[in-house]
Amino acid sequence: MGALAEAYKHSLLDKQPIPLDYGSVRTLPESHIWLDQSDESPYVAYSTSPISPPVIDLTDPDAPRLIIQACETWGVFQLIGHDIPTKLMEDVESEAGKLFGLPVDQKLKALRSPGGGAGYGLPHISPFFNKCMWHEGFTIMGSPIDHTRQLWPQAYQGFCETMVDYQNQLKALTEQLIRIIFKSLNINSEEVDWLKDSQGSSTALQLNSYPACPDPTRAMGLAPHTDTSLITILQSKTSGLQVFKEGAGWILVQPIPGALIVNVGDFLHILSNGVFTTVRHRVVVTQIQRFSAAHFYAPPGDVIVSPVMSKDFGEVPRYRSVSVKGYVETKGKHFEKALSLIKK
Ligand SMILES: C=C1C[C@]23C[C@H]1CC[C@H]2[C@@]12CCC[C@@](C)(C(=O)O1)[C@H]2[C@@H]3C(=O)O
Ligand SMILES: O=C(O)CCC(=O)C(=O)O
Ligand SMILES: [Fe+2]
Repeated sequence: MGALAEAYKHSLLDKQPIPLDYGSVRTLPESHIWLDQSDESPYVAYSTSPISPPVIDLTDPDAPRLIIQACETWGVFQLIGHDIPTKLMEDVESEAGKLFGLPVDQKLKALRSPGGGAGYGLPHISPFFNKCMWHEGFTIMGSPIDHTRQLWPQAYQGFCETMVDYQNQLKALTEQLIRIIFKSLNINSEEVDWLKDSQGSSTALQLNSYPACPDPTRAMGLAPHTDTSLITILQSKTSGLQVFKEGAGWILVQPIPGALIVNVGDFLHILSNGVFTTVRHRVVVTQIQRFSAAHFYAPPGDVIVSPVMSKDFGEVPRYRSVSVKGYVETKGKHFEKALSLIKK
């Protein structure tokens, strides 16, 4: 759990709206219509894009080099050859489906409390936008038991076992990727206490549901953002995620069956002195419901993140050193401006 539990705690609490009863809505309400604002229009890139983020096989001996290259050029890649069992990935999706399939009043029993990190609700970044997203989410930080029990008195055990297993396995996979990446940054993983004993690291598992939408071209599934993480690992069987690529615009990511989508978050961007891209991304919706599960990983709250200095990453720091806790707080207050606020 850790520092991420504090994310967006200070964002305008009283403006946090509650998810709609999507099943009963036949036309898109005014509150959910996102005006076509130039490149912010969700539908510029509905179709398959001519270019797409790289696909990397973790068992390829060349994987480390390809990962570094992808972190620089795209900030996102699809990972195959990982050892997360297909069955577990499928179970996560079907358990998420069961949760979001519950009647609304039941889901509202697990509503995130104002300023709370975990539970059911709209995206944490909602207060920064004047329109609502076509979305419902369930955030797990630490043990999911308390919230799940409120929501599902009889059948929470299977859900919890699946999610805890997935959290543990994704945490281990994230740490494997961090070790690979740290090598290229000339950081000796053996000397990084929080990686050796990852107890204090902050993780969160975010289950996302984008309900079937009656008017997809005017709705927004998840507004553009960068992740408040070192690394995020996402699974989804279907497309909807778009990543912003400088010079190319919004690119739709077409998920490869069994692959995980890995993206660089703000902390890795800072650590790499801005060389690795913290990729801006958003989600478009369709007439079919879509699920995804995102696993966020950040160092413990009191860790100081400073840009590494080297020939490859630059000899002048582009960012000030920040504590994980401090940056999470800045992001929660200033959202998209957070990175520029810590620029040197
Ligand atoms: C650990 C995290 C990271 C959070 C906040 C907190 C829990 C849930 C994450 C998300 C998930 C949905 C998009 C996002 C932008 C949101 O609204 O909530 C993410 C945010 C971030 O990456 O900043
Ligand atoms: O649903 C997706 O594909 C992306 C979700 C996402 O960006 C997030 O949870 O931070
Ligand atoms: Fe994200």
